Parts: sequence; C-alpha cells; structure tokens
Amino acid sequence: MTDCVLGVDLGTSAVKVSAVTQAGEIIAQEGMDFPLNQPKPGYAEQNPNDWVNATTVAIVKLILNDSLKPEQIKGISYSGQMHGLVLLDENNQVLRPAMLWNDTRSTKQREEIMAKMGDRFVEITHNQPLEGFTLPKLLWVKENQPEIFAKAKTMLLPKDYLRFRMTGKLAIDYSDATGTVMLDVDQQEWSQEILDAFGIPVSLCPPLVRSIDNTGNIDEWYSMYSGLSTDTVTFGGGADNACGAVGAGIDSPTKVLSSIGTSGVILKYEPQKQTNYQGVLQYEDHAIPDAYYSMGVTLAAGFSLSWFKKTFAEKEDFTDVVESAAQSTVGANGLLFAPYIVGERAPYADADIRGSFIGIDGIHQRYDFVRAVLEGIIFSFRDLLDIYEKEGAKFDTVVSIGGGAKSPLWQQIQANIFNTRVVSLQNEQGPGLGAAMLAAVGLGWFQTMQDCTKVFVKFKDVFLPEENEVAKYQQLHEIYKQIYPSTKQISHELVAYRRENEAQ
Ligand SMILES: Nc1ncnc2c1ncn2[C@@H]1O[C@H](COP(=O)(O)OP(=O)(O)O)[C@@H](O)[C@H]1O
Ligand SMILES: O=C(CO)[C@@H](O)[C@H](O)COP(=O)(O)O
Repeated sequence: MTDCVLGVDLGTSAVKVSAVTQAGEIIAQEGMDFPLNQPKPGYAEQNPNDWVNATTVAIVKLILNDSLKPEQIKGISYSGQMHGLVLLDENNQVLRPAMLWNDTRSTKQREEIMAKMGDRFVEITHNQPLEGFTLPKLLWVKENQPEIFAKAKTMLLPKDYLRFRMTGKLAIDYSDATGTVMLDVDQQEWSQEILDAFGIPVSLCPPLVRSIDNTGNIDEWYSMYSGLSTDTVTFGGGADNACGAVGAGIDSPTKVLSSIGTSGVILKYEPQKQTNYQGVLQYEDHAIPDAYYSMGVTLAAGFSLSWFKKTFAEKEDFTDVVESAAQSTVGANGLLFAPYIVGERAPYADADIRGSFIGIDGIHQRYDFVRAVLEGIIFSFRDLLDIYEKEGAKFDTVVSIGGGAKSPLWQQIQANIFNTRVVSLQNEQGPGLGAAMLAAVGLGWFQTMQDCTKVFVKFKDVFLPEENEVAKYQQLHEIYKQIYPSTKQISHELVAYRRENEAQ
C-alpha cells in the first residue's frame, strides 16, 4: 500500500480529485460536475453545499471504485476557483448562494471603491477592484441585502469553505487572500485601511495561512460522511491559477501558463513583490512561499466553447465537436469570434461587452463556427501576451493546462497564434497536481516546492509554431483587435435593453 496525497481541484464546472504518490505518479482520479446558475444578466452563483457533496462523491469513488485505503491518504490540499464570496452566519451556516468570480453585477460598487480610494487602492492591493473580485461583491451584499450582511460573521472563498466542512477550521491562504482585494500585498496582512474605508469588520476575514501550512486533520463528522481517516492532514492550498502554475512547473519568468478552464488565463511568474501592473493585469501572492504571479483573465474561455456545444451540439461528443474544426481553415474561412459572452476582464475590463461572430457568410458550416470559437479564445489570450511583451517579457515556452488542453488541435492553434512552442502536461490536471504538491511539501516529503516540481511535473507533447500559419494568424489578430472597439457601444445598448426588459 503506497502512501499518497489528494489534490482537490474545485473548478467552476466540476471538482476533480487526484491521488498522487510520493514519486509523483497519479494513481487515481475521480470527479463530479455541479451546476452554475445565471438567474439574471451578470449573475453567476453556485450552492456551496454542491461543492461539498460533489467532492465527497469523488472521494467515496476513490475509496470504493479505485480501492484507495483511507490510511494511505496522508494529506489533502486544495486548488479553488478564485474570488467567490461565501458568507456564513454565527452558526457557520451559509447565508446566500456563493457569488462567483464571473459574477459581474457589482459595477456600481467597483466604481464607488475607485471613487473613494483611487490609486491608493491599487497601491495597497496591486489590483483594480474589478467586479469579479470579492470586495465589490461583499459591498453589493451590504448595499442590496443589508439583512444578510448584518448576519454575516465569516467570509470564505470556495476552497476554504470546502476545507472548513472537512475540518471545522476557518482559514484562507495568501494566494486566495490577494484575490479578495482586501489584502495589503506589501504588509501581507488584511488591509485595515480598506476595511475601515468600506465598513467591513476585520472579524469577517478568516485567519491567513501559507499554502503549505497544516490546516488541521479531517474531523469526526467528515470522516463519517466520506470514509476518510481522521489521521489525514489538510493543508492551506491555493487559488486555482496559483496551483495550476505550480502543477505546470511555471517557476521562472520565461515560461508562461496558458490555462483553458471555464475561464482562460495567461500567467507569468513574478519573483518580486514590488512589481505592480497598476491593475491592467492581476497581481497575486503565489502558492509558493514568498513568490508572486501576474495574470490576465479571459472570463469565458472554455465557457464559450461549452456554451457553443450546449447550444448547437448538445448530444454530440465534446472531442468530436472540437476536432471537427480541423475541417475548417486558419481563420475559419473568414469568420471571427470574440469570446465576451459574460463580459470581459482583460485587456478590456468591461462587464457589459458581449460576444460576437463577425463575417458570417452563406458558405459557412458548423465546423467553421467551432474553429472560430477555438481561435477567438486564443486571440484574446494573444491580447494578454501582447501586454506582457510590451512590458519587455520574453517567453520561450507556453505550458498549456485545463480542460482545453485535451485537444491537440487547440494546442497547435495556440503555438501558431503565440508563435511560441507549447508543451502539455502528462495529465491536463495542472491545478489538481499543484494542490497535491502543496500537500506533499506540507507533509515534509520534499524540502521545497522546487524539489517537488522536479519529481511531480512531467511534460508530454510539444507543439511548434508553423511559419505559414503564424503569418496568417498575425494578420487575423490585427482584424480581431478591431472587434472590441467596434462592438462596444452596440453591446452596451443591448445589455441595457435586456436589463430594462427583464426588470419589467
Ligand atoms: N475534449 C475537449 N477538448 C477541448 N476542450 C474541452 C474538452 N472537454 C472539455 N473542454 C473544455 O474544458 C473546459 C473545462 O475545463 P476545466 O479545466 O475542467 O474547467 P474548470 O476548472 O473551470 O471546471 C470546458 O469549459 C470545455 O470548454
Ligand atoms: O477569476 C479567475 C481568476 O482571477 C478565474 O480563473 C477563476 O479562478 C476560475 O477558474 P476556472 O474555473 O476557470 O479554473
């Protein structure tokens, strides 16, 4: 019986739990989906109990279907979808559905934060207070649901709620804490200045821990519920993008992470605390102690593809739909897609922009639309890489992770649009592997994250840029860049129309 750790990847579409040995071998993996609720334009919510139930089903399957012995599981750590607001009352009961990272209802609160604190806010947090982040959501609840805010005694992020239900202990790690935009990045503590400015009691904020810190054993209740042993230790864990970067071996500024999950992320390792992109890109504490990372986020990356499939090819196999894009051409026979279907975060921080297909022609087949979706998502990533390159960054390798990395065609498209070599992991589960690595280091199996990376991170395929395609994509990207300014006004008017009509 080999010892192992569990890496829990709490994503937006599903939870995936990976069991990994000290040799870095993934011996079993289970997962379960849960729903995303979008009751109004801009709203995105989940029920925190769905996360707990789905994770428990995955763990029970590991024990029953994959014959993992509870005594084998020495440690557990977590990778979590970022920024989501979970509010608990004095009895630690959930007060309302969690408001997620892609919930953009808090534009008013975002503007109020900037009006009150302006540049000082960016100086403290290294970020703009975008709708997706936790503080604007908290202020939305304060303003629109004052009775709930009055009852709130604790604020948690998604993975921290899950860990709380497994251990009975409250904690948040630094990488998720920066994503609340309530952390003072220089001081590495909750910013009293920000909390005072917006009337948030510090008691709402959970204790800060490092990602590799011990956060308590599985408690009696969760042991009974899941079959896990109370000897199993949990560790702080991290934001999913921090864990994805750990699991993908992004440990130097020349490697860049490209993650296609529900969201899309272009992420760079930042060794310096002082770096500040003034909120144009996000700046976060890493899950690696004393390191940082920056990133640009496309709100609807995998989500755009899933939306397309659900709407136009519901009954078909996901891989078949994606690979049908090979029947189309570079540039999808003159069809472009902009993936702004739930608004956008970077490079355009605009909650009311919406997506578009441009250039629809009577000759277009469904496979052209699929191709346009795949390419449009990567053009939006190209916009993010352009920001880094303008700042002087030079990348030699893109590591591709997330559900989108299941498709070799999509990775080749990335290599051609980025004009950089793209490598994939042996298992596309970067965040889950990163979470497992945090548990492995926390348990003392390795002295440092770097030691663990050498054993755990294994690359698989390499995709090299193809000269002809690169040139065509450069031309197409220039056309793509015109979509945002050309469609902004129309999109805003349509969103306003929808809001007015849905309010009636
Ligand atoms: N076979 C596939 N090929 C390409 N992309 C896929 C495939 N299957 C799923 N996806 C994409 O992966 C996304 C989910 O990725 P994942 O990393 O699991 O997301 P999350 O962590 O947000 O739950 C989906 O939105 C979907 O677009
Ligand atoms: O908001 C962000 C990062 O700032 C998102 O990247 C979320 O962290 C969700 O991640 P996925 O579910 O797409 O992995």
